[in-house]
Amino acid sequence: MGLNLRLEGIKVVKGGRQVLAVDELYIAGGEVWGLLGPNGAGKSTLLQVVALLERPDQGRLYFDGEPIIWRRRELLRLRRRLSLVFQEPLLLSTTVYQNVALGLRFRGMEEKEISRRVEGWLKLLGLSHLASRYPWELSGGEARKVSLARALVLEPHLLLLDEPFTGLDLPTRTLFLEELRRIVKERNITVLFVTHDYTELPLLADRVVLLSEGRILSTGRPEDLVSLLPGARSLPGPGQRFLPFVTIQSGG
Ligand SMILES: Nc1ncnc2c1ncn2[C@@H]1O[C@H](COP(=O)(O)OP(=O)(O)OP(=O)(O)O)[C@@H](O)[C@H]1O
Repeated sequence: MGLNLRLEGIKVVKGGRQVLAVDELYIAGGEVWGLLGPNGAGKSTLLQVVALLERPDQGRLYFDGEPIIWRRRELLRLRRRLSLVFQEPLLLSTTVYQNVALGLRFRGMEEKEISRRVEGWLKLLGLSHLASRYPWELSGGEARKVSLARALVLEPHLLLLDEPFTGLDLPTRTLFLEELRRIVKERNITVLFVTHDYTELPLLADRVVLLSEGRILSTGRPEDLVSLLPGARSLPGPGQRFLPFVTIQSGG
């Protein structure tokens, strides 16, 4: 079941400066949200808060309506409901199979169940033929898929992705996004993914949140956000980047 998320009055200060100030954000279970904004907007910080890796200086975060209590034991329990995928695949120097199995081993799962799950996910992501390869024998796109398999094998209720598609060529990225959308929708997984690239949004996201200087400028459907781009009548074409935020009006 997709986890629903609520942020209320979340503030994060770093180096004496407020880098995140989210008054309110609600993400319903099973929805896919894109988090868009320029460098330094606070996207990764927001993701780290939601991943329970960074405690905000102020405000409340709720999982399925329950306020998060920032105690170690509680956090460990709740982190089992989510998976985080970083921009760099960060694979260990072992086979693809072992990389994907690792999280399940940590959870003390039986070997038989581990192999059932790992093989199932490798197959679903078209990675079965790479099971005995090492990370240095993979292309960038394959390594990213392995990283995604490692997150999905844990069967999270919330999937958090920090620019996992950057650097992939356009056809690979398009296929990857479409495949990912099918998988998360079939399993009703809530997703929040960070991107710089506007063209990724219509392929994956139900909703988008625009962040700038730590604040939410707007939220809406990918197609509705086009109206915030002066002069733009349609989504930018493949490879085109989002316009600078200074030209966007807030609200909407
Ligand atoms: N440890 C730190 N100390 C001080 N400031 C920090 C620290 N970490 C991040 N920041 C600042 O916090 C702000 C938000 O950073 P964050 O990484 O969340 O942005 P981002 O939107 O993910 O950026 P990018 O797209 O470049 O990855 C930035 O201005 C950054 O310089």
